[in-house]
Amino acid sequence: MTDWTDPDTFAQALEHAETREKGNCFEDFEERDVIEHDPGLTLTKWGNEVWMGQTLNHDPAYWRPDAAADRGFEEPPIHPDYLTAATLGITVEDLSEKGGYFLGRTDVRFAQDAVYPGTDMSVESEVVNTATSSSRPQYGIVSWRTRAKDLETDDLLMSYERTNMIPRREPLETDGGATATEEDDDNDLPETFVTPEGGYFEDFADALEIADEENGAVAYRHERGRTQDDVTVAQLPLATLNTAKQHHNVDVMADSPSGDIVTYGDVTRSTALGHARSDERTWREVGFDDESFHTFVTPGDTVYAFTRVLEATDDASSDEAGTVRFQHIAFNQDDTPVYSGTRIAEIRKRSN
Ligand SMILES: C/C(=C\C(=O)O)C(=O)SCCNC(=O)CCNC(=O)[C@H](O)C(C)(C)COP(=O)(O)OP(=O)(O)OC[C@H]1O[C@@H](n2cnc3c(N)ncnc32)[C@H](O)[C@@H]1OP(=O)(O)O
Repeated sequence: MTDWTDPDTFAQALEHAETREKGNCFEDFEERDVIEHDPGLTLTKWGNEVWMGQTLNHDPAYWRPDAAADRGFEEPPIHPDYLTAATLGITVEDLSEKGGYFLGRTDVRFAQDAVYPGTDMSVESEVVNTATSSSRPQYGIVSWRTRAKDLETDDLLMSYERTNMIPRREPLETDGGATATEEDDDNDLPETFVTPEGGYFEDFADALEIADEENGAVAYRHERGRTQDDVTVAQLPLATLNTAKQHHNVDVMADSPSGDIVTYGDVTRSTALGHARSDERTWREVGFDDESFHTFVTPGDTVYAFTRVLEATDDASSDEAGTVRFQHIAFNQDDTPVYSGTRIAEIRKRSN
C-alpha cells in the first residue's frame, strides 16, 4: 500500500498534482468589468485600535469619547487609514493575490460623515484601464476604481483609483526587456527649509508665507521611526483580510526580488502619516493623490517620515479648521524613499 506521507512518495505526489490556484492574472481583467468583493468586512473597534496603535496613529479623537466629542464625532470613529487599508485589503483576493506590485493610488476620497465601529462594508471595483508593461513583459498594468459602501444604507464611505502590476499567464514576446530610463538629475532644492512653529493651521500658513519670502520651502522631517516586525508586516494586512502572499508567505517570497516578505503599502504609508500627524492638529482627513510605492519595505526596516507643506487655504468644513495640502514621503533607515503621496487634510485653527 502506498504511504502518501513517505517523503519521496509525497514529493512525487506534489509534482503530479495540479495546484488549485488563487487570484487572477492580467488576462482575466477587462476594462469596465465590475467585481464585487466577497466577503466584505465589518469595521470593528478592535481592528481600528490595533491598526492605529501599531502605526502610531495616536490622535486621542480616535481613542477617547471626550476627545472625539471635542472634534464633532459621535464616538471615536474608524480611522481613515484603517478604512483605506480595510477597503483595499478585501480586494486583494480578487485583484492582486496572484502577486505583482502595488504601484500607486490616486483620488482617494472620504465621505464627509465619519464612519463608526460596527459598520458593515460592501466593496466593489471596476477595471478602468489595462496596459502592457514595456519594462516587464511578464506583467501587465491594471488600474481599478474601488468603492466602499455601507452595506446597510448604501452610503459611499470612500473611493480611490489604484494601479498594480499583475502577472501575465503568458509573458509577452520581448526583444530584450527593460530599456534604461534616463535619470533625472535635476536637483534644484531650495536653500531655505522652513519648519512650522506648531501644528495648527496658522502655523502652516505662516511658514508658507516665510518660505515664500525667502524663496524656500516648508519641509521638515519627523523624529519617530517604526521598525517593521511580525505584527506590522503580517498581522495588520491579514486583519484586513488581505491575502497577498507578499506579506505572510516567507517561503514563496524568498525567491522573489525582495527575498523576503514585504510590508503592506498601507501600513508603510499609515505609519509615516502617523509620524506626520503627531506634529499637527488634524481636524479631518479629506483625501490623497499621487500615491506611489517606490521600493520594498521588509522586516527589520524602519519607516520614517518627511513632510512638505504645499498649500494652506482658509476654508474647510468647519470654522474651526483650515485646509492644508501636504506631500508626505516615507523613507527607510538608509534614507531611501519608500512611499510618497499628497494629502489634503483639515487642520485645526488656534482657538481665539
Ligand atoms: C497591497 C499590496 C499588494 C497588492 O496590491 O496585493 C502591497 O502592499 S505590496 C507592497 C507595496 N508595494 C511595493 O512594495 C512595491 C514597491 N515598488 C517597487 O519595488 C518598484 O517601484 C517596482 C519594482 C514595482 C517598479 O520599479 P521600476 O521598474 O523601477 O519602476 P518604474 O519603471 O517607475 O515602473 C514600472 C512600470 O510601472 C508603471 N507605473 C509605475 N507607477 C505607476 C502608476 N502609479 N500608475 C500607472 N503605472 C505606473 C511605469 O510606467 C512602468 O511602466 P513600464 O513597465 O511600461 O515602463
